[in-house]
Parts: sequence; structure tokens; C-alpha cells
Amino acid sequence: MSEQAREAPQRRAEGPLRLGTRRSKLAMAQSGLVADAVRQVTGRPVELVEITTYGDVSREHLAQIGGTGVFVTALREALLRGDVDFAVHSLKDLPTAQPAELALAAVPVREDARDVLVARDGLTFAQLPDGARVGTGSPRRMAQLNAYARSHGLTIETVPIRGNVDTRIGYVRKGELDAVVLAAAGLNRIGRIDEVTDFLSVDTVLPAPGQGALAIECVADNASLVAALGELDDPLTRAAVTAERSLLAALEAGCSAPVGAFADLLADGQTVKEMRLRGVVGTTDGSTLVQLSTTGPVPETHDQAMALGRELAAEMLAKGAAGLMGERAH
Ligand SMILES: NCc1[nH]cc(CCC(=O)O)c1CC(=O)O
Repeated sequence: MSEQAREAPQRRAEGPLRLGTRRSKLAMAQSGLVADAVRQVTGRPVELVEITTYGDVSREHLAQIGGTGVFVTALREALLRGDVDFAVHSLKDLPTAQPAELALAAVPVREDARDVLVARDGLTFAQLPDGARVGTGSPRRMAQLNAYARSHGLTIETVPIRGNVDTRIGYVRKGELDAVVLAAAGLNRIGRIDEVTDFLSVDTVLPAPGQGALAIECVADNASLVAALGELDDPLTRAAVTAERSLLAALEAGCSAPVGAFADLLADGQTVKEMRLRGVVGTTDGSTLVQLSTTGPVPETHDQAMALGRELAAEMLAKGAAGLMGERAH
């Protein structure tokens, strides 16, 4: 049997590429954007295949489910079974350990990485009244928002919520909460960015590692598909999120740990000089934060980006970061 004949049934070299996606409005929007881009670069039709993940059906709070990757596992299983050809994840939902059988074929240009506030009556964060009820179940957001409030002599009450974006904004519209905190990227992608009442600067609230970026994944041994999807890769976004995720991994923290990280480029005039990586770990009440940054040459390899994250993690651990993370795996 020729090489080609053996590969044909598995690889579906002809016909549409099947993109596995969750059903949520955000996932469908993200997959739709990537599907369009993949059609453009490959010239092949792309069809969306809907897949339900554990994160979509569980009634538990994410932090209680414990462990990372609840949104990701079902999509990965579909990839490994060959039910779909590629999948799109929110990079911040992706566990830091990359399975050898799967390739992170592309990290496209990052969207707005910031967290945002959707508050009643158009309020900014600084305008919230003392004792305001702010919806977020993320220990990272709780730690930084509580610290920010403290530094302004205020207290806020963070209220754990989950559910899709409609549900979360609904708590504000129904008057149950004064505000909720969400990722700008998600609101942008589903066309609801105009509901934001305050964009939280990364100087105030560091986003989750990888926030605002997408990950396009396929099986590692399909070299031609890895290469085709790789056309959508943005090397600088990849370097930034690799450094951020390396920090998270080196702190031995998961996606539900109170860790924020953001890498950006420092330019001197028109010339990009360095990459800066900032990181924060804190107690959820915001009483203690370890917040540090490091800069280095713009990483040109995966290993260089990983090294930047490890370097910052070592400095943060030396300043007591480990003692502030309640949810370490070990
Ligand atoms: N936690 C779930 C999740 N995963 C990715 C996004 C937004 C999109 C992104 O960050 O890329 C969201 C919603 C949110 O945090 O508001």
C-alpha cells in the first residue's frame, strides 16, 4: 500500500476541515473568526463541529471543580479521536503543560488583554460606593480588586459568580450586583464592548496569563496541517503568552490561582527594544500582593520566552509568592 493510500482515510486531505468548538456564544464567535482566517490561508472550506465540555455542564464553581482545563479536555479528546481536525481555545483556559500528541499550531495576534468593569449607572471602579458588591469568582481578580480598593480606603465585597457573559452582565442589569468584572476580549468578540463602564489598566489589574489570546491546536503528527494553521501565528503574541504561561507554570499554579501576568514590548522610538514581563500573586482579600517585573531581549525562541517567565517566578518565589497561593497543586 502506498504511503498516500494509508494516510488518506485518516487525514481527509480533501473535503472541509472540521473545527471543534464549544457551543457558548463566546466560543462560537472565536471559532467563527478563526474559521474565516483558516479558509483564507488554506483555501479549504471549514465546518464547525459543536462539542460539549465539562466546564459547560457543571453547576459547580470553577475553583471547586479544581484543576485546570475543564473547557479544554473534551475538545482535545475530539482531536485525538480524529473527530475534528483542529480546535480553538481561549489561551488563558489552556493548562500550561502541552501534551506531546497535540501541537499549538498558532497563537494569532492578541486582542485587548485587559479586564473590564460592567457596572450599574456607568460607574467606574473608582466611583463604586464603599461596600459595593462586585461579581467575580476569579481569585486573581479578587486579590487585585481588593488591593486596589484598599489603597483607596474602600472595601468592596467580591461575590463569586459564573456562567456565560449574558448571565454575568444580567446580575448587574437585575440590580443584584453593583458591577461584574470580565475580559475585554470576550466582550469584543461577542459585540458587547459598548457595555463596559471602565477599562482596568494593566497597571492596576494584571490579566490572566494568555488573556485575550487564542490557541489553535491540532494533532502534532499532521505536519501539513500544523504548517497551514501556522500561517495564523503571531510570533510576538506567542512569545508574550509563552513568557506569561511559563511564569504561571514555574509558580506551580493553575488557572484558578491568584496569578496575573502580562508581557509587552518596550520600544525606543520606532525600535522595539525589550520585552517586559509583569507578574502578581496575592491573597484574595488583597491584603498582601507580590508584584514584580523583569525585562529582557525580545525572545526569539520558545526557550528564551520560557526563561523570562522562570526568571520572574524565581524572583517572586524569593519574595514569598508561594505562601500567597492557596491552591498550589502540591
Ligand atoms: N474564564 C472564562 C474565559 N475564558 C476566556 C475568556 C475571555 C476571552 C479571553 O480572555 O481571551 C473568558 C471570560 C472572561 O474571563 O470574562
